[in-house]
Amino acid sequence: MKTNHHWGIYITNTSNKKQLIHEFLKNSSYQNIESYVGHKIALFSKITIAGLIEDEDRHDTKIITKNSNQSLKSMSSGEQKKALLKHLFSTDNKVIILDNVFDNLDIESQINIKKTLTEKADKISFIQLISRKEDTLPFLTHYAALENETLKTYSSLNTIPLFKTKNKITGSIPPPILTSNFIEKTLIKLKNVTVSFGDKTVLKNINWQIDRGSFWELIGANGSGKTTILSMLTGENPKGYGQDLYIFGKKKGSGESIWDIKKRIGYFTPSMTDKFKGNHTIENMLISGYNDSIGLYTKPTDVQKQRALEWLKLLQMEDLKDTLFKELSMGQKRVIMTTRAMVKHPELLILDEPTAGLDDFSASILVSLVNKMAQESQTTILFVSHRKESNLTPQYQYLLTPSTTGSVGTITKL
Ligand SMILES: Nc1ncnc2c1ncn2[C@@H]1O[C@H](COP(=O)(O)OP(=O)(O)OP(=O)(O)O)[C@@H](O)[C@H]1O
Repeated sequence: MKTNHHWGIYITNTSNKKQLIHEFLKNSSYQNIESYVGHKIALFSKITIAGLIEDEDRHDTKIITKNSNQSLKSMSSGEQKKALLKHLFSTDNKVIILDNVFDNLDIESQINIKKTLTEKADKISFIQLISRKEDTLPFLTHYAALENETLKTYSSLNTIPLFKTKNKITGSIPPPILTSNFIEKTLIKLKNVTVSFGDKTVLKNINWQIDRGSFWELIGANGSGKTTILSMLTGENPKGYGQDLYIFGKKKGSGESIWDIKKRIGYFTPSMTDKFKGNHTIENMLISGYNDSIGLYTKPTDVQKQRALEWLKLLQMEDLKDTLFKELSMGQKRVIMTTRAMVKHPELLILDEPTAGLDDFSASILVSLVNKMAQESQTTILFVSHRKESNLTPQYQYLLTPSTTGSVGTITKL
C-alpha cells in the first residue's frame, strides 16, 4: 500500500455502506479496493460519535473531550465532529475512513477541514465515502462506486455513472384530516430571549416573530444555538420557561403540557430514523404520523388509510405500501419519515438537517417535497441546514451569528 493513495467511494442511499465500513474495519480490505492489512483503520463518522457517547454514558467518563469541561453528548453536532477529527489526528492513524465528512459542519469548518485533510494527505491515506458529489475532496487518487453491494472502480471522477439526475415531486399535497383552528397571525414569538449554559451565554436577546404559514431557513455556525432554539420551542429544553417566548398564542411554561405542544408540531431529524426498529409497513408508518406514536396502537380509520395512500402516490411509492419500513433504502426511509411529520399538516414543521447523509437524488426529492408542502399548506416550516440546498425556496432566513456574549439573530427576506 502506498500512503499517498486516497479513494473516493461514491455511495447512494441504496448502497450497503454499513457492510463496507464493517469489512474495512474488520479485515482491512473490501472487494477490489486495495488492502490495508497491517494498518489500523479509523472511522470518522456519526457512527463513531454515537458509540463514544454510549461508552461515555456507560462508564460515566470523558473519552475524547478530556481537555474540555463539556461531555461529548452535550456538544452540538458540529462540535462533536470537530472533536472526533481532532482526536483521530492526535492518535497515530495511517488510514482514516471519512463518512460524509462535511455533514453537520458549518461552511467555515468545511473549508478548514478540507484544508487540514489536504495537509495530512501525504501522511494518512483517506477513504472518502461520498453521497453528495460536491463533497469530493480535491486530492483523491482513486475512484469507486458502491451499487447495492458491488463495488466498481473507475479511472476518473467523470466516468462514474452512478448519480441519477435530480428528481422533482409532481402532484398535489393531500389535504389534512383535521384542520387547525389557530387563526392568529403570529405563530411563534421570541422577545429578548437569552440562554446560558453555566457561564457560557449561547443566545443573546433573540427577537424573532414567525407568522403562521411562513417558510424559514434557520442557519448559523456550529454551536450558534440552532438546536437550542428548536428544543425550547418543542418544550424539550426548559430554558424557554419564564422567558418571553410564545408558541401557538401561549407563553412557554404557562401551563400547557409538552404533549399539547408536541401534538401540533411535526418534527424530523435524521437520527430519528434509527429509532424505528419494529416491523411497521410504510403505510402504517405514515398513519402513525396522525397519532404521534411510533407504532400503530389504534386501528387506522378509512380516511387515514386513504390519505396515507395519497401521500405514497405523491412520492411514487404506492407499490411499496406493504413493504416493511426497515427494508427501505436509507434515502427512502428519510423521505417517508419527513412525510410522516407532514401528514397531519402540523401547525409547525421542524426539519433539522433533514438532508444530512442523503445522496443527491434523495436530497432533491426531499427538497421538492418540502417546497411543495410550503406552497400548498398552511403549515409553518423551519428548515435547519448547513448545506445550501440550491432548489429549496424558503421565504425568510434567520441567521445566528456567534459572539463572545452569545449569538445574535438577523432576519433576511429572501
Ligand atoms: N447541556 C449543555 N451543557 C453545556 N453546553 C451546552 C449544552 N447544550 C448545548 N450546549 C452548548 O450550546 C451551544 C449551542 O448548541 P446547539 O446544539 O444549539 O448549536 P447548533 O447551532 O445546533 O450547532 P450545530 O450546527 O453544530 O448542530 C454549543 O456550544 C453547545 O456546546
